[in-house]
Amino acid sequence: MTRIETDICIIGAGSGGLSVAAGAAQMGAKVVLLEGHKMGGDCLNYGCVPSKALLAAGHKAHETSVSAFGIAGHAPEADFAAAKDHVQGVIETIAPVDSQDRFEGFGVHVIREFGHFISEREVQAGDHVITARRFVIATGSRPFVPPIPGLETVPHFTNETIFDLRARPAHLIIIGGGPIGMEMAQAHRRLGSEVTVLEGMTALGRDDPQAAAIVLEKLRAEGIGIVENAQVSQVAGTGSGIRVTTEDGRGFDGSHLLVAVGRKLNVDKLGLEAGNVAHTRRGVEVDAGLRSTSNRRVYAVGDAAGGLQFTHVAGYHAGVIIRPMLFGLPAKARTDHIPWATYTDPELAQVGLTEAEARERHGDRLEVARFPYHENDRAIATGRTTGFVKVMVVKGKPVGATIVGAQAGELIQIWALAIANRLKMSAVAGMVAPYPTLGEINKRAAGAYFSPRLFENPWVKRVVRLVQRF
Ligand SMILES: Cc1cc2nc3c(=O)[nH]c(=O)nc-3n(C[C@H](O)[C@H](O)[C@H](O)COP(=O)(O)OP(=O)(O)OC[C@H]3O[C@@H](n4cnc5c(N)ncnc54)[C@H](O)[C@@H]3O)c2cc1C
Ligand SMILES: NC(=O)c1ccc[n+]([C@@H]2O[C@H](COP(=O)([O-])OP(=O)(O)OC[C@H]3O[C@@H](n4cnc5c(N)ncnc54)[C@H](O)[C@@H]3O)[C@@H](O)[C@H]2O)c1
Repeated sequence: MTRIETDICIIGAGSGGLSVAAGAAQMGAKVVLLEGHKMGGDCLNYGCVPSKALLAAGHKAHETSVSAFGIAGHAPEADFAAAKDHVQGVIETIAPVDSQDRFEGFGVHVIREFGHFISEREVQAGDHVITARRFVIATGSRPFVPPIPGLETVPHFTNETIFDLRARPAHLIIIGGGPIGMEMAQAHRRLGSEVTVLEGMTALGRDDPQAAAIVLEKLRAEGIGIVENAQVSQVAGTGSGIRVTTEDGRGFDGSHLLVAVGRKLNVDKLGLEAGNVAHTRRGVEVDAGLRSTSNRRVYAVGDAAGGLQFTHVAGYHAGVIIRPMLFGLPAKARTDHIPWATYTDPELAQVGLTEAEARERHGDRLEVARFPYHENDRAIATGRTTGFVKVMVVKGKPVGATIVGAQAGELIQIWALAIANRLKMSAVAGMVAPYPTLGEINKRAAGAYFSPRLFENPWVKRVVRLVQRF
């Protein structure tokens, strides 16, 4: 057994752990980084990166098939295995950024073993016992596979295996209509599969319903079957495929099955009892600074911290904990300014409060400013007129924004900036945006907030009439 003493021991080399390691080591801390599986974690290997790469292949197929602007579309010859080569190629291109070599170059001691606490200040990983001043739990999550009768005997995919499938599924049934289910549904449909999504409640149910409805309408128009209120209660193999049955007795037949019903946090095999780290099924119990409430040497970041499950959140968490760990400065994690996007076509993006949340929290003080894509000149010129932006405003400041439409994930960023820095609507309205860009949609939404104040205000008219006399 080798004993190692270090300043910081990070468990997990995914989005969160790597961000902590890179920052801490480059600022002079001694860092040990444990990774039991693949460097880069979920995002690089089974999550964001492969899903966006597969969506890009689907997008190309779709664009090829559409007739527009005087250019005739034609049926694409989609080579499914080649699309998967593209997915692997993208992973391999990005992988060096997350690699053991790169982190060793920063001076990080990388150990390729799973770690678990053996005491409040010791973690064991293979033959190593690491004693550290501080520990960071960055162990992420894995697909939750629910105990649906039959599922244990019927072959099925999760996000950890679907990207290895090289033969196009004839009919993919997806259990779960969250972001994973919807992104994978559109990618597969556009690459030539029949797709049925079975959602127990409401598809894209965490998002604004008006915005989600626009995405669902487009997906259905592309031929994806989306069945809501369809809680799957049984799965069985048929001679040639699978049959999925819902609680109300409806049956759905397909050739392949993808389970996308949420995540299970990787905290169960961490020896958290031995480490005196309080936790629940929802993650490590942390205070506002992401520090364990029971063992003050321990921090948690990313999915393991039990909040929003996004790569940029894991990266943000890393920045939050580096302040106290390296400089002894206080820091608190905010959630009100965190954006997210679902990369279907059209994209769906949110930051801060949805309209319903803002109404509940702020009541009559809430004003909602809107602007539709179909009044934006660039959207008209490029045929991307579906969608809208709406901004939830309280006392002149945005508290949330929803965008559905082309490049919503890019367009939401200005509202993320505004909310993070508590800017007023006037900051966005006063910005000069290049013409013609989709980004003008945001400026026009801010303008829509001020329009009634300027154009329907009798005082403004009186002042203008008065000034005109001189
Ligand atoms: C299909 C899919 C698509 C997604 N798309 C997006 C997207 O577009 N945008 C976005 O922001 N987010 C997306 N996400 C979410 C994103 O991938 C996660 O939120 C993010 O990866 C979380 O980072 P993390 O560092 O907490 O965990 P992870 O990236 O999961 O990393 C945890 C690492 O810890 C390792 N580990 C676990 N236990 C131990 C142990 N005991 N010892 C040592 N190592 C251990 C694991 O092997 C893993 O490498 C997607 C997720 C999925 C599944
Ligand atoms: N673009 C992105 O940023 C992106 C993309 C994919 C995933 N993610 C992250 O990964 C997380 C997990 O995504 P997800 O889609 O797996 O989970 P999710 O929890 O968002 O959605 C799962 C859906 O499955 C449904 N469900 C559960 N059990 C069911 C059953 N038996 N039958 C039918 N439906 C059932 C739920 O009602 C829910 O709507 C997301 O919350 C998100 O944080 C992000």
